[in-house]
Amino acid sequence: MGSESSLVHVFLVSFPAQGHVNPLLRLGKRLASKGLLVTFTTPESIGKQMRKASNIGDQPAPVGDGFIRFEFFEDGWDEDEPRRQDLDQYLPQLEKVGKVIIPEMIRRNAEQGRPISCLINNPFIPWVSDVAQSLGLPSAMLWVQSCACFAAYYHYYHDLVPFPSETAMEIDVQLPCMPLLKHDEVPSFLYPTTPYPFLRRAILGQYKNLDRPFCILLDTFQELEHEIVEYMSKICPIKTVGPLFKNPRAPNAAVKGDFVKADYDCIRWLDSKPPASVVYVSFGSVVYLKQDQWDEIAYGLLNSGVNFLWVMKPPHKDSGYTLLKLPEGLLEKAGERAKVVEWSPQEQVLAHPATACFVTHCGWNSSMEALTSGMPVVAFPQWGDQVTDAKYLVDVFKVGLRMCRGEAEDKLITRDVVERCLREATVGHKAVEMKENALRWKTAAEAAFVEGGSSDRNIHAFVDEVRRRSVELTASKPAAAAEPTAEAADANGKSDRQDGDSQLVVSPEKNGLALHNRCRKKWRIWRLIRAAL
Ligand SMILES: O=c1cc(-c2ccc(O)cc2)oc2cc(O[C@@H]3O[C@H](CO)[C@@H](O)[C@H](O)[C@H]3O)cc(O)c12
Ligand SMILES: O=c1ccn([C@@H]2O[C@H](COP(=O)(O)OP(=O)(O)O)[C@@H](O)[C@H]2O)c(=O)[nH]1
Repeated sequence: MGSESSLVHVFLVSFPAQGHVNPLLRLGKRLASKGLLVTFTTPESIGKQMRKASNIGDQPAPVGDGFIRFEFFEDGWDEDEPRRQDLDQYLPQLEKVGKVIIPEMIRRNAEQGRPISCLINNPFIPWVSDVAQSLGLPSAMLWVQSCACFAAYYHYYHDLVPFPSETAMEIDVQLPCMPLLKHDEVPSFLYPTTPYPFLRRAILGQYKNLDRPFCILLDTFQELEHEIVEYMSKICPIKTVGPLFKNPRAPNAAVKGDFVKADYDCIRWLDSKPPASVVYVSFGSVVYLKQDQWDEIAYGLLNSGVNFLWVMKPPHKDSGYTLLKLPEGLLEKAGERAKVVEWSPQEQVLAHPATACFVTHCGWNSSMEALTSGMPVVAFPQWGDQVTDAKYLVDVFKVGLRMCRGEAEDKLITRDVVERCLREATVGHKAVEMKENALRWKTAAEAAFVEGGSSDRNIHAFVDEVRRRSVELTASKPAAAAEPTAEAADANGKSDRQDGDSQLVVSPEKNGLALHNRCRKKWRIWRLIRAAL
């Protein structure tokens, strides 16, 4: 392991949502473990929560052969600004501030001897690749949903196949290399009637900039989405690098990105339960159900006789949702059979032998975590990619049962249905079959992330490419990272796309690390001279 300042440095910018931070931070740890210096940044509003909940220190944390460190930035709004919950207002604010502040952070890092070689962002903040381009830096993007959803949005954005529209609401959608999607299995932000047009705009925003990143990383694995990965990789420079939450070189659980402190009592509670006897229930970080649906799930759990661990997080104070309550006396009736927490250490819960199945909203992170843990699911999708993920979990990966089709159906799932699903998922031949399939995916996922597996090779190739571009960058333009161009200072990023490579490629030399280190030395000398002048 080199000293922190001699390593190639990548800068990760995350949209401040739990489902975005988790995969990008996990990617950061994978890259660090391969010997890079990684700086992770997101707005301070979330930084504050992460520091409190997740033990994030001021010093770079060693991960495998490299390091990860954190820098948070002010998004220009007061700490308790309610407009953060309104993406149509918050996204433009983030872009305005970020286009000024990110170049400043990059410049400061260069001045402190940590010049940056690559920027990586996740969806909702596509302007990060404009910033990279204006600084003459390469950029990459981590897509945080499945490859199938990436393909669905791609075909929608480019109008390549018919999607449900106002005049034909209920048409099925046939995308290449994918199963036929019923109208309500298409990512729901694309429905003409979606109540979340702001999420459609946010997610599709990335497609306008899709030619900027030199690589699009996906938290999935080749074997899981084989055909569609193959198909899309002919169109876009995608690389599958998942499951990112597994890091064979550095199982360093100390660096985590939880916004809320995970309650480890539930692991001790699981320890006290027999194998495969507990149903784990969680709807992720954003979905919030209605009280009548909550009551039905509660009675379904109670009446089915299973043990259950239920994540009940309070809603964000500005979300407009009211606190969900459990029916009076339900917990007393359930006694030792029930455990409720505000936030769980989900990776550990899914890996625990006492956990039998997972009632999930089918967010992509939760889906990947379940598949990789060999955990059958009961799908309770609500919106967005969740409805497509549910289709795949149930009909393609065959690890789950469907409890509902999504929020658009507007149907109350009654306690009898809940009870029946839970029984089916935990005992009998269907349960056995789903568990066997889930365990097969666990094995396939392990084969992908271990050293030499498909995802590991892709990470490795990506790191090599970042190193190669870093060498070219340092050789061609030592000042590039330190001095943003006028465009960047202008912070509009309105320059037309130029071929990033033509700016960067000067030296045809391909000799990775040694050359890079020579360049680093040159860079340091150059900095000293500049400081002296
Ligand atoms: O701040 C947010 C607010 C909302 C939201 C706000 C008000 C609503 O009535 C519904 C949703 O959704 C969000 C969705 C987000 O990410 C999206 O969340 C889905 C649900 O898990 C994931 O599946 C996707 O991958 C992911 O992009 C991130 C947010 O910060 C928000
Ligand atoms: O009690 C919980 C609930 C969720 N998660 C984590 O939060 C993330 C949720 O992401 P997902 O894509 O599943 O859903 P979202 O929150 O974006 O809707 C996953 O990594 C989960 O492991 C967790 O650690 N504890």
